[in-house]
Amino acid sequence: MEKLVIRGGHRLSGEVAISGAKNAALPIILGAILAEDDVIIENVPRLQDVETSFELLHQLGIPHTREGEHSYRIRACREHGCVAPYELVKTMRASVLVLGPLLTKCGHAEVSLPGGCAIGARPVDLHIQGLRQMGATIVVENGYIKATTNGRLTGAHLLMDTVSVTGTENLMMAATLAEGVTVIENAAREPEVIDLARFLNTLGADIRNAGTDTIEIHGVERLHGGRYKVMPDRIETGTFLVAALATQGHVRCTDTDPRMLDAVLKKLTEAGAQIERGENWIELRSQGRAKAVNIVTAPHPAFPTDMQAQFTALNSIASGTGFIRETIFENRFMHVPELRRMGAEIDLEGNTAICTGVDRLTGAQVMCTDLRASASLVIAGMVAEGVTEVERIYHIDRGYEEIEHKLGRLGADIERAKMDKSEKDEEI
Ligand SMILES: CC(=O)N[C@H]1[C@@H](OP(=O)(O)OP(=O)(O)OC[C@H]2O[C@@H](n3ccc(=O)[nH]c3=O)[C@H](O)[C@@H]2O)O[C@H](CO)[C@@H](O)[C@@H]1O
Ligand SMILES: C=C(OP(=O)(O)O)C(=O)O
Repeated sequence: MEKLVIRGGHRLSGEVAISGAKNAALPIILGAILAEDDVIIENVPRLQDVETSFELLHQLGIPHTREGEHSYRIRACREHGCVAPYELVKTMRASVLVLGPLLTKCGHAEVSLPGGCAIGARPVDLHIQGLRQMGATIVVENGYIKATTNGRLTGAHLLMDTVSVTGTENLMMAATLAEGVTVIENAAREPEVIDLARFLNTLGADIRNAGTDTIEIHGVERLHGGRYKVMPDRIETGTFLVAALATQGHVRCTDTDPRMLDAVLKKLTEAGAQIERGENWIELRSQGRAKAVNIVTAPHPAFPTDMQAQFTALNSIASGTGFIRETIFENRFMHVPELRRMGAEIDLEGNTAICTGVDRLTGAQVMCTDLRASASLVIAGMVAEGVTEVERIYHIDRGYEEIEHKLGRLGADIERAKMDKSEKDEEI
């Protein structure tokens, strides 16, 4: 077990290169199942979830080789396994994204139900409902989704009750090899959905209007190989920008795309930051202590839930009072008790956190509960007086590439350390 040890009080300053997006890389890697020839994927972030995705492909009998620091060749093949086991799916919810590709390509798939997780129940009923409408027979038994189809799936008109990112992605992938046209209405408009559609179209799929709420997929008979570069990570970008503002610093994020971050940049400006942007960079200059802002999370293009925890940390040390309303996940305030341990004044009322900014936070031992909660604790630790020890950082390693090195190069005093024996014993 490892922890991050942070000595707070340093302003972040300098330039940081943004990695490829986790939430685009995962569906793209798993979507490579659909291809019948080799696929080369570039700008893949070095993350635990990426390792898990490749391990999942490996277990299915689909090998890969690393071609460079961030690029991989997936040796896709016609014949392979179609079971995604619990041991892997339980560690990464995105594993459910093998369901659509396996079913449409092989006519059969068995995928462990991902189960609940810290931020909410996160059911996959919409994925299952959509595949059934496309002609699949699906039973859920022994903890697995067992899906079969008699011949090809057939195109259908799918109306999603709720906007779901991976639901849209799973159904979009299933529809690429279905017979006829599939229309997904009330589809997710997240940039990662567009990136997946672009990737699949590079392999010969015919997906239209991704990025709008009505996606049209014209089924084709097969997908060939190809080469694709994953989009930059907008959430990693946003996290570094919040960290820069919280520490009253001056940071330029390069290798990113400001067009995907409108809602976040708007709130950073409202919080008092001066923002400049270019084609593929964003620079944030703090103008002093941040002002607390009000935030309501909602599907893209509104404010992303994956940036909520970081803004909760920012509001904690800002001037004034701001509320954070979480409308996507029912249990995404696990960082609040930990921030309180550092001196934050946050009241929770249902799905709303009301933050009254304090003059100073103090270092403490805190515990990560999920990926973005971890990021908020790291930000708070960099602002706090004294030493903060962030435990259970396996959560942060799921989604941030070399976070301590990137922050260290910007001037943070942060290091990864092994937990000692007595600390290990306390782990639940
Ligand atoms: C790997 C990946 O891309 N993860 C992202 C994805 O997660 P993920 O795709 O799992 O999140 P969804 O967009 O599906 O979830 C949105 C809401 O829909 C509900 N729901 C979803 C599916 C379903 O079948 N039934 C149902 O009720 C969920 O419980 C949640 O309340 O989008 C989330 C919302 O932007 C982000 O926080 C995650 O980082
Ligand atoms: C919730 C997230 O990821 P996942 O859907 O993989 O759990 C996230 O990236 O913040």
